[in-house]
Amino acid sequence: MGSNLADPVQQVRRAREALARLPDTRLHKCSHLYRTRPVGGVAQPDFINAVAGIVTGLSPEALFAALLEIEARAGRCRARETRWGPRTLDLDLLLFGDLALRSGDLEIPHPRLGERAFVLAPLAEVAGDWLLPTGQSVAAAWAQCPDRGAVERLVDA
Ligand SMILES: Nc1ncnc2c1ncn2[C@@H]1O[C@H](COP(=O)(O)OP(=O)(O)OP(=O)(O)O)[C@@H](O)[C@H]1O
Ligand SMILES: Nc1nc2c(c(=O)[nH]1)N=C(CO)CN2
Repeated sequence: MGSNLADPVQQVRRAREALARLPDTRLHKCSHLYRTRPVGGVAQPDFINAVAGIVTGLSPEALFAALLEIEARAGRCRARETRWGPRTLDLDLLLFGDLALRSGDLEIPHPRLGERAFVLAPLAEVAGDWLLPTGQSVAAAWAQCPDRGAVERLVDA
């Protein structure tokens, strides 16, 4: 989950609640919230990022459609956006068990998952043992991440 517009902490908290309300789905484990420096070369406010681990009976496609719906309800308008620009709410589907999938507009694991401190820090809390395509665990990738200074864990969020 990521947000850097319109009260980002609240956006992420509300997104977490929306995930918990999805049909046939429960929250398993949530990371802390992190304040993170923007990645991608666009001048914009810091982001709030977090990762939620869920248990769901939904298919990957149905879950992805539900994520897009939650983004839209948060006021996100994809048509007005620039790549790697500011977002009211961005919900990426990082992992789905051990599934590897590439179909149309959905790729799992998320292709840029292992490169990003703003993903690795919260993901290490939820799925530290998960092995990246490189064979390295998420926890190890986070421990060796050159951008550790770009993310700050918020204490009570
Ligand atoms: N696992 C995934 N989770 C989220 N989006 C995905 C995934 N796989 C493919 N996509 C596609 O990526 C496209 C860009 O999504 P989005 O606008 O959220 O990207 P972004 O946040 O700017 O950049 P990034 O994809 O690098 O996080 C979407 O059209 C979406 O269909
Ligand atoms: N730190 C951080 N940077 C970003 C993020 C994000 O969630 N966190 N999302 C982006 C949208 O593509 C672009 N840059």
